[in-house]
Amino acid sequence: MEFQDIIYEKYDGRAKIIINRVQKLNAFSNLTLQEMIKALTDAWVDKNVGVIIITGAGDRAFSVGGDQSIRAKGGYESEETDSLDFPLDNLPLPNNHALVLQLIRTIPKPVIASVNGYAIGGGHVLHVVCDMSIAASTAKFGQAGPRVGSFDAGYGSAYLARVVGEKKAREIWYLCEQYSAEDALQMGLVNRVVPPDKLNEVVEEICASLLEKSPTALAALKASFNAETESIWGIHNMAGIALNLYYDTEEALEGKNAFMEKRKPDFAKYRK
Ligand SMILES: CC(C)(COP(=O)(O)OP(=O)(O)OC[C@H]1O[C@@H](n2cnc3c(N)ncnc32)[C@H](O)[C@@H]1OP(=O)(O)O)[C@@H](O)C(=O)NCCC(=O)NCCSC(=O)c1cc(O)c2ccccc2c1O
Repeated sequence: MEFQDIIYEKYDGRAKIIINRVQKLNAFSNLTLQEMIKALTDAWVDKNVGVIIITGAGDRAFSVGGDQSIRAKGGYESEETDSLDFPLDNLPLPNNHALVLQLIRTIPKPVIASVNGYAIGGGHVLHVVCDMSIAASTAKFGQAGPRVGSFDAGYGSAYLARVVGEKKAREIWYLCEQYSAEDALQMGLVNRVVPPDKLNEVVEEICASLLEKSPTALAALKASFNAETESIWGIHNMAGIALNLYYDTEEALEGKNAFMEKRKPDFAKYRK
């Protein structure tokens, strides 16, 4: 399979998706997400694959979310994706992001986030919905939405609250601060923190352990863990509609423009 924005590898029972936009700290575009959907679907149906790893290229970032440089009034611009032969190429970015999240949750195989640097915004949500997150000690975690004129009022907030608790989830979203890997471990946001040069090795060991286990037992457990939070998919879809409408507003644009112009946003006039 040929991809432009991701590297997709399969070896020894593993499928590995590497988000490969190093120059943008692995921020994703529509194409990146569509390629991830294609790779995740392939990993789902391939009987040789028992575990999936998601990581970022380079040593600075896992992913920093939506690519702000291609965001305009009305949402994210699409690239030409004909070469991908993809039936969903007209979907807006929040819909593609939602499909990636729901695929990660639905695939009846463990999905491991190997967090090698910044996991920010929609990139943070990607690791939150993975079955396990293993972090380099240099990784940084956080949401950015209210700072840059965006929000994930579905899995990114409601499911995050299940993981770290209501108060912490609200703090993470409202204040848009960054958290260290040790902070993340303490709040139950990641499973393990390891030195950066050991990240790959530890993730490989965890994959080896998972591959020794009964795949049907793992699949049933994953479905069971998902069951209680499955209703969040409904609110996630509603939130996607709200986000697409919000991206059409001057308020949302002020957040994006301020980030790109490296200045503080001025949201004062939008208070209600
Ligand atoms: C990630 C940072 C905290 C890093 O800060 P640092 O100071 O280390 O580095 P710089 O700020 O100088 O960044 C280096 C370089 O990278 C560019 N860059 C960083 N982030 C992005 C980005 N998201 N898109 C494009 N480019 C990015 C930056 O401009 C610099 O370029 P230079 O050319 O100047 O060198 C910090 O960069 C940061 O806070 N980044 C913003 C993160 C962000 O806003 N992410 C998007 C949030 S919204 C989102 O992800 C999102 C997507 C969805 O699809 C959703 C779907 C449904 C619901 C919600 C969604 C959602 O919220």
